[in-house]
Amino acid sequence: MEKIITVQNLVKKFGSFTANDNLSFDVYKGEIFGFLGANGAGKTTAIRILCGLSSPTSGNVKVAGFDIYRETEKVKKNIGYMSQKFSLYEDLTVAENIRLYAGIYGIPPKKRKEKMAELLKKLEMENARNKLIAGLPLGWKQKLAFSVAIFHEPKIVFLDEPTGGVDPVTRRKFWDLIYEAASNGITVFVTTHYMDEAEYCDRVSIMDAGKIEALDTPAKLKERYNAKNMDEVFIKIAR
Ligand SMILES: Nc1ncnc2c1ncn2[C@@H]1O[C@H](COP(=O)(O)OP(=O)(O)OP(=O)(O)O)[C@@H](O)[C@H]1O
Repeated sequence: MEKIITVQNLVKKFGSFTANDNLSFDVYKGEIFGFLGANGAGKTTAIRILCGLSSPTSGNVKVAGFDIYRETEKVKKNIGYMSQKFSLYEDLTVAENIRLYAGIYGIPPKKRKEKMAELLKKLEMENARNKLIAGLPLGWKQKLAFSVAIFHEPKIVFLDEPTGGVDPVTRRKFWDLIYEAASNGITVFVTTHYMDEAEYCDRVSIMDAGKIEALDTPAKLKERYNAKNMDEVFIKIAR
């Protein structure tokens, strides 16, 4: 299997505090990789490094074949990023947000129009194209935020708690979009606090206090920890 992310001995310190304590792992092309851990375990810190938004204290990290120290701009071109906190502009309309992201990602104007029409149709948001983001239900915002994060067809999309705060049905629908992206060859790197979502991942890593304590398929983790579900696995690992 082709590796699309390789992390070797990644350390990130904030002063004397170690937020990422010697992380080593690989992510394979097309995989849905779950990055789990309790609050403060160090997930966001690691994701920011993988996206080229922050420098590690030490370690080797390659994303989409590029070194995150030396080829940060190339990394950024090949990835999409969505977090609960940073996504759409609330005071712009749906269409304006799509246009903005298309511009940022350098999609040619001619292709932009066609892709926007396609996207609005797929999300069943054609009638909402001129509505402000602020007035949309959270589930719609999340679907749109995800869609613009992969609008430029990146190799990898990083999702930091993408489904926070929405109901189980909306979350399940959101995961249909994740599966679709993965089936189109986009590698999905996702953090979540919902253990039903951990079950949807191909492989899952579980962090505790800056370290990766376990990394395997949900089925193997359940077997190893003699657990009925991922909730039990998580509780046994993350104290
Ligand atoms: N800029 C910073 N300066 C100092 N400490 C930081 C900084 N950023 C993060 N930390 C600390 O590093 C630790 C890991 O934080 P991080 O946000 O990576 O955790 P997380 O696993 O993403 O948590 P959550 O699930 O709550 O988002 C926390 O203790 C946090 O306080």
